[in-house]
Amino acid sequence: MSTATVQRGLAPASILQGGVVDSVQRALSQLNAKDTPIEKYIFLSQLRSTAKDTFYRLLIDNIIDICPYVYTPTVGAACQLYSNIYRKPDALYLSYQDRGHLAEIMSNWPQKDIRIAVVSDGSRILGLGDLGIGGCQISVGKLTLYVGGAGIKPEGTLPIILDMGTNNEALLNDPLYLGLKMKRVYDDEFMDEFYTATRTVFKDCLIQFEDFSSESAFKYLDRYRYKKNAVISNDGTPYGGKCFNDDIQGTGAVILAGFINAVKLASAASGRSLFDQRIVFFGAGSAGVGVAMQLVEFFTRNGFTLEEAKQKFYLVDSKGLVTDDRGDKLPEHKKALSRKAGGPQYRTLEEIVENVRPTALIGLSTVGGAFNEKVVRMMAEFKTRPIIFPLSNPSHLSECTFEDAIKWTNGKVIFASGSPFKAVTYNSKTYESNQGNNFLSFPGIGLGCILSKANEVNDDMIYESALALSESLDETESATLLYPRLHRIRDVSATIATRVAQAAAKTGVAENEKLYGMSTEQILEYIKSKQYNPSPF
Ligand SMILES: NC(=O)C1=CN([C@@H]2O[C@H](COP(=O)(O)OP(=O)(O)OC[C@H]3O[C@@H](n4cnc5c(N)ncnc54)[C@H](O)[C@@H]3O)[C@@H](O)[C@H]2O)C=CC1
Ligand SMILES: CC(=O)C(=O)O
Ligand SMILES: [Mg+2]
Repeated sequence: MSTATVQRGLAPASILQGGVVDSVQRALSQLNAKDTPIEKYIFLSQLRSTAKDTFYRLLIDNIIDICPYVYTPTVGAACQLYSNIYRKPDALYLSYQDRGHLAEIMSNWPQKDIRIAVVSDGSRILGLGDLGIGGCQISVGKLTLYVGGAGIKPEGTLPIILDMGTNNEALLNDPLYLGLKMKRVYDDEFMDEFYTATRTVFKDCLIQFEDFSSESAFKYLDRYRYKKNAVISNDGTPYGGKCFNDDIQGTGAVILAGFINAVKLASAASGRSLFDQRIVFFGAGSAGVGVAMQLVEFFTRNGFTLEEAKQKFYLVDSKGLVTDDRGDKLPEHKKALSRKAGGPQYRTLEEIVENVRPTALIGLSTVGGAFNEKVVRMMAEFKTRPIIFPLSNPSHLSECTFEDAIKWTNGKVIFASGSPFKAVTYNSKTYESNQGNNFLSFPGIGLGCILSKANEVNDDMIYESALALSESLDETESATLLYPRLHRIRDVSATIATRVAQAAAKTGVAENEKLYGMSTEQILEYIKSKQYNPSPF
């Protein structure tokens, strides 16, 4: 009996005989028929779980249009509504009540050859705060982009949510909330158990930490990132390395890439150089400090001493300019870039912009609209081409919109936002926006780590990923944009992955012996040959 005969009755004949075009076009038309972003999100989630090749073909071929429905801004609403829109599990759920048994539970997961896990504890989801286990949709969304944007095989990805309770009162009082109804616990032993269990059960797995509240984000990155700091598991095996924090390092890389290109554009207009930069960071959490530290590294690798580099940075948090003598106890992550005692104690952003006259204003504050008309107009008054990056997510928390930034600067702004904004036409000229989001960097970082079998994700690898991204613009992009257009993300991710793999080899952390004798072109070709390329039906 032929295969076609066997399959008869399982689907209409046109599907059995049909090609890629049919299933993808049908899915696209169904998607377009959904009215609201959250309905589109639900539709796409179901498509991913029932017809994965169709879903990923659809995503890859329409990434600019579909990304906002699987990622920011819609994923934010999906995390908030998770317990209401829940259909079936799509992430590994590890509860605090299951401590002592995490490895056993992980071994129940049907896929065994996991290469990348994205884990969140739900404590700081985008700029939306503590969303408890709703945060699992962030892990799912990031991995969807790993598959669509880097070509990692879906079977090798694992979204994880750690349920350590929640401090979100609305969730605790919601009868539909699916997570543990208890106040959040902060427990290093539980995290150690999670980390060692993952290392034990999924030996080749890279762990990406995502959307942990700042103190935990810095603490656990520091605790697990290096092999030399290894945690000792119950059987005495040291497990360290093979992890990175996306909000600190992925964001650092993507914004460094955008900053390098922004300074080029600004310098072409004003003649100012790196030397003239003064950068205000509005928001000093994991993302703000992560990006600032990555930029500091750029300055120190380009001829500045650490002290000279630090002088260029002004961190601002909810209490104003971060200084050594402000009168409050600074958390560890703010200390490195806190301004020295004896200087001015500015409280408001207006005051800071007026007095510092920054070349660049970077928002990672979660405060929508904070870059108001007065602030943005001042930036344009002081600088020929002000660099303004409102990077908070999702869209309604962006520190300003693209349209306002263009209008208030008369088109002079060099702009990047965390969530997408459409092109704007102003005074008969159309301006294309830039999305400065770590989704341009983490897929390439992860792919490079996986294929080089890196046992650590070190600073050189992250730094090289930023340079690779900044150099990846083609001639149609580099005159006006800061980043490559999104439809090229798979190629760009392969290029980033190549540089990451080379940095891993150079620093001796790549365990894939093959890489050591290969040229750049050969590594790129090898990486591209490994990319998942879905062909439904
Ligand atoms: N574009 C991108 O790729 C990324 C964007 N983000 C976004 O960045 C934002 C911040 O993330 P985290 O740093 O992890 O959060 P966080 O909560 O650790 O930090 C927020 C910071 O903003 C400050 N802040 C809050 N209200 C303020 C106010 N009224 N005035 C001045 N400062 C204020 C806080 O003091 C804190 O320093 C989130 O919206 C997140 O979605 C985060 C990672 C990547
Ligand atoms: C993009 C991202 O990682 C965030 O907003 O947290
Ligand atoms: Mg994040």
